[in-house]
Amino acid sequence: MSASLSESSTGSTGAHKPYLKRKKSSLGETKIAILGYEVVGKSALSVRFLTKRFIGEYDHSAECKYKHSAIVDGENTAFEILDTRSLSGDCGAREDVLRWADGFMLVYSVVCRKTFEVLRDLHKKIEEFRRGTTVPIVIVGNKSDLAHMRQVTQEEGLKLAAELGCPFVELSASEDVTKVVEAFYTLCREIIDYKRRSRTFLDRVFGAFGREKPSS
Ligand SMILES: Nc1nc2c(ncn2[C@@H]2O[C@H](COP(=O)(O)OP(=O)(O)OP(=O)(O)O)[C@@H](O)[C@H]2O)c(=O)[nH]1
Repeated sequence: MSASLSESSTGSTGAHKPYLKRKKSSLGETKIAILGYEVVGKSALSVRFLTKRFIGEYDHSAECKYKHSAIVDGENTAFEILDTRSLSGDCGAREDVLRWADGFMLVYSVVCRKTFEVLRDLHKKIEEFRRGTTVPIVIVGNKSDLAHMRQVTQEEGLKLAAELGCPFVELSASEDVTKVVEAFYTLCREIIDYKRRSRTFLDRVFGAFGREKPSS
């Protein structure tokens, strides 16, 4: 398993210019954007997955893109992970991000109800942008270690995820690396399934036209 933190490209800190190009990824490549309100733990989750460490404080001024490779279900998988920065409550959902990613991790903090409440609109924005297609998404409730400050119950998280048709993981980036890995792998599996289904569909629709007729 290897992680590269060197490729942390950043958009400008102020107004973000679109800098992410949509390039179709292969089955073994997985492009994940981490979206969510300010301070929910987006950076903590990415860094925990990449390095297995919880650092505590992160640079909030920059958006970072990381590369990482791991074996998921026996297959070598190249992850690209975009740790977005939420500006003016946009949860990092800029157009270039929505176009670029294969799948999205929608993160809220269980100690802040507002961060949970924005997720329904965020989900709608993604689906509308991707023209009503089912986009691979995982919902993550972070900071479960802060039980005494909890404002969102696990049942509420499960209910929202069921309503939106997404897998759900509640975890603590600071205390549970296994669940953090599980959340990323779950999204990776959703993305691979989605790509396989799209290919099968395209094969059915266009396959016959693409094939040469056998010569008689
Ligand atoms: N107790 C606890 N604190 C956490 C956890 N995850 C993140 N934090 C803390 O929450 C704060 C925000 O974490 P970040 O990872 O910077 O959050 P972010 O969503 O990337 O923040 P922005 O980039 O500003 O939107 C930091 O002080 C982290 O140490 C967690 O699981 N438990």
